[in-house]
Amino acid sequence: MTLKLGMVGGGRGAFIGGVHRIAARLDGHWELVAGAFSSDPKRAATSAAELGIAAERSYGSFVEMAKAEAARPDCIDAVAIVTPNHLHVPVATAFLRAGIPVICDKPLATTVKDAEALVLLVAETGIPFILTQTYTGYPMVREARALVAAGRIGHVRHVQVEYLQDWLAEPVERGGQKQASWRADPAQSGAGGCIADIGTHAFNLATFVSGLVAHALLADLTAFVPGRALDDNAALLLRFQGGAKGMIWASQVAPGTKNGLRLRVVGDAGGLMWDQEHPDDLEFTPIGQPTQTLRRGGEGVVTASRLPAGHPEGYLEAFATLYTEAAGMVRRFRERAKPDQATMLPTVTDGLAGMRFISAGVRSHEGGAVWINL
Ligand SMILES: NC(=O)C1=CN([C@@H]2O[C@H](COP(=O)(O)OP(=O)(O)OC[C@H]3O[C@@H](n4cnc5c(N)ncnc54)[C@H](OP(=O)(O)O)[C@@H]3O)[C@@H](O)[C@H]2O)C=CC1
Ligand SMILES: O=C1CO[C@H](CO)[C@@H](O)[C@@H]1O
Repeated sequence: MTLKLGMVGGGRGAFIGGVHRIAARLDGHWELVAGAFSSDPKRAATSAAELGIAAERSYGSFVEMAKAEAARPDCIDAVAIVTPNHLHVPVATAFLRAGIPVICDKPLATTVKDAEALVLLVAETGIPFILTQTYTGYPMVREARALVAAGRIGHVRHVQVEYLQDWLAEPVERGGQKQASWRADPAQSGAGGCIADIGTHAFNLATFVSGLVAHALLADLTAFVPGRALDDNAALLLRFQGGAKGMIWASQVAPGTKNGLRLRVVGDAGGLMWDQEHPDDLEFTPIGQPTQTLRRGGEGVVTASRLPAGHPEGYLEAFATLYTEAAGMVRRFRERAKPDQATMLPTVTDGLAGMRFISAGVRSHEGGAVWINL
């Protein structure tokens, strides 16, 4: 049975809402049937009509939508939240209180306090909550995680993540660019700019692949574009439990880069390198041996994927994997079955870890780039 999806945000002119819709459809588990697609009820209705949503399930606000959907016999099975950051917690809270599972984009919140309250609410209600940390859905990211867990690179010594973009290299927010406008506004973005927008992906990837827990960080944040209220470049050092070290460089002012997310994990027996713009390949170098390029779907690779090797997969498929696994989680919830303990889906607690990362980064920077315990 297809599950019914609702969406908050993601209307006309939005970036990621459309990606969520494609990803949700890809494996046939979800059908979009309801939405509150804009802060403006008129724009919301126009977007709903364009998306083929029945007029009675096009809502002028998320509050109205949560209430009305919960009262329907054919209530949505989950809501996808694809609004600016400051709305994630209020929207998630409204739907969780209405008994509806949540698929929320990152970062989880704008403050640690709000994120903690949401973690409590998810625990109290027992309702599924999935955080779309997209990069955890890539097969070769999961392969890297499996190799580290199997000890193939030995004891991890260092984790390095570079996440570089150039779209904020100029003050485009002042020209009203939709995506930049709210990202440069602390009231909508939170206390972090680049560290929140893409730094949280880098941090999530570092911990997801290495399996390590970070216990302290030191951050040097910069707003290179004059007059910008939030950082657009973040340099961080990390210390992990067990002695491993880490570094993150996240920047949105790096000309020549688009979505340049690159990960290196080195251990005392070998190293790994993965690059988001070439996602089908994972470089694996056991010490003293030539580098092997492991290919998605290819020889020796254990992580499942959709297509045979050489038939490229990418961002949409990674996103779709999260939606497909979310469908499994929601179905088990509906059938009152035990949750799948082996799931790799990022949850509300990963979201809280991301918020603690942002908050510690901002405090470290404000204190003069000092070490802060996480
Ligand atoms: N996982 C990933 O890889 C990615 C995650 N993201 C995250 O997704 C979120 C959205 O980012 P992005 O798509 O770039 O942002 P956009 O600005 O492109 O889209 C935001 C959408 O939210 C709508 N919106 C704003 N307020 C409300 C409201 N009160 N009720 C309903 N809808 C509302 C906007 O409509 P209107 O303006 O008409 O009000 C717009 O449609 C962010 O949290 C971002 O961090 C983004 C990109 C990739
Ligand atoms: O993964 C991502 C790609 O870039 C976007 C814009 O900076 C981010 O918001 C997003 O999370």
